[in-house]
Amino acid sequence: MKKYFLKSKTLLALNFIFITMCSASSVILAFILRQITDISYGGEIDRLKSVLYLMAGYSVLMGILGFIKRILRRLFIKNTMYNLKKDIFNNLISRKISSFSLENSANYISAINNDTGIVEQEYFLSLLDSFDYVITFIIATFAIFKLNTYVAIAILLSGFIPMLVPTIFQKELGKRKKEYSDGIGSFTTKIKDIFTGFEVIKSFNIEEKIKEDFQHSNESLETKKYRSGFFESIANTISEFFGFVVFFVPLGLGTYLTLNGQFTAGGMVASVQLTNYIVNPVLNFSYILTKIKGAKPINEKLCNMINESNGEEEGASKEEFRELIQFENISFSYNEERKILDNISFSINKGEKIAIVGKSGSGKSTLLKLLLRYYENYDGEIKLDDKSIKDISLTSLYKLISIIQQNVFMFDDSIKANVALYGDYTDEEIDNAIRNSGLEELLKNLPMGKDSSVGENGSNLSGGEKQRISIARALVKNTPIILLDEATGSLDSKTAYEIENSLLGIEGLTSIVITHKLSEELLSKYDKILVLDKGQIIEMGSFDELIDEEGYFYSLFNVEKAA
Ligand SMILES: Nc1ncnc2c1ncn2[C@@H]1O[C@H](COP(=O)(O)OP(=O)(O)OP(=O)(O)O)[C@@H](O)[C@H]1O
Repeated sequence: MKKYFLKSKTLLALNFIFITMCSASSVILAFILRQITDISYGGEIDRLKSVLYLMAGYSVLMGILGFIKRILRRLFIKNTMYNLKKDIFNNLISRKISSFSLENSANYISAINNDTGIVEQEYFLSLLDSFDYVITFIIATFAIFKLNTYVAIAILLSGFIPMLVPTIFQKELGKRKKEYSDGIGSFTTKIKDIFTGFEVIKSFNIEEKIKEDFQHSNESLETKKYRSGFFESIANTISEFFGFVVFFVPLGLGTYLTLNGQFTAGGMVASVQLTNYIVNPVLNFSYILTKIKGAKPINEKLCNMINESNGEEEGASKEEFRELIQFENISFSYNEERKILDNISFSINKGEKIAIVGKSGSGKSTLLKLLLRYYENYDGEIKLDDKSIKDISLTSLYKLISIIQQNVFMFDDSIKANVALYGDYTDEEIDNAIRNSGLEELLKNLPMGKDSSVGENGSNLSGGEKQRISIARALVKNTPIILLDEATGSLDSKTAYEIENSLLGIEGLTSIVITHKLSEELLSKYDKILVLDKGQIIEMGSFDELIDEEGYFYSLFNVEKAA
């Protein structure tokens, strides 16, 4: 985290300069007080006027310096927080899908919103404050030595006790802060789930249960916050107590010296003022040290997030797909419990159209996910033209392969933007994709056509319309390989047929299509049908071959036909 503190060097240096100027100016106040007191004790009325002018000038100077110091502090924090959030976000957005999905996305939201807020308050601002305190302490110490050596030594000796407090409480406080930060993560996850599932909650009448659930999380988070604050309060109270002790030691000694005639009344007043500038920084410094040390686990959490390798640039680039996709003896499990794919081998020539069929849960989608490198911990090898996909960078892999899925995420933007996905396409390319995905009918009924908004996550569109947008996205990308995962599931039979049929008609396009609709007309157009059961390919061949075999596919097909 230090790296971010030191990044805006010029602003940091300016902050240090103005902090030093403000601290030095504050200490001067003690000497003005000494002068005023001595004038009043000495009855020197003619010197009063010049001291009054001095005080007026001093007030104006302090006002100006204080203002500049505050603005510089805000500018510094603005730059530092911008850099920190940018790095966290950049790492998250460039992660591989497999590594991103390891955590709930609400935890990422919480890290960017809440954890950075904690780091801003407890680390960056505290570091600036600690510099302020150290400088004030040094200048005031120097000044009090000038006034009286005994008083100075007494303050310094007793002044370091409160500094021990943070060391005692650091570990416990850090633990509780981390607990609180993790709590915010779970709380954000809960709220996100509730609002995402709003319709289900309403239609299944489970509001009361959800309210109870929410209150439970709410209470648990507030308790964690209280516990973290409670420990902080104990640490602060102990620091404060020692602060008073420290304050009274030199005060007593100063009075004693004044009574013995070894100190002037003005010197006494000045030393009381200077004691403030020594005791308060020591007190605040110990308090701030507690905060800085307490923020350590959160700093580490964010640094780990930033430094985690996202693997994005692993692998070489591959510009084109020339001839073959090969799955060689692929076995895979999401976890130790169950094998999802079991020794799968097949190949697809460029331009071929492959259909994958099989019962729900047989591993069809998983097969496509492996081709997209969502997971890499499989046995066997998947190759694109003799090159293992693990050796191809994700950026170039996704320039060669696009996927159309059943669940489509929509950005709250126009239809056009959702099709182009911020890519650089001509209007003609976008219009072609819109036509081939069957979106034209929808656009005719919208006054703003393709510039109409789709709403939050496509709330203005039907399930089928969202699927057509997803198909248009893949078409406009114009990759040589397209994967369809149940992509026409929510379309009416006619539209589904038309879209699948038009994809099958694209010359040279290699497509792998997972389908549940066993339509003879469509399936007979595929070069090959893969039949999956319990993670294994149990049959493979053209539609006619599989029907002639009268095996598993034949019975699946007949069940569907009878339905
Ligand atoms: N992320 C995951 N973690 C653990 N298990 C998973 C995960 N994703 C899928 N599975 C399991 O792997 C098995 C195969 O899932 P997959 O989605 O590949 O099946 P499918 O044949 O595409 O099913 P469907 O036709 O219902 O979409 C299922 O039993 C599923 O529960």
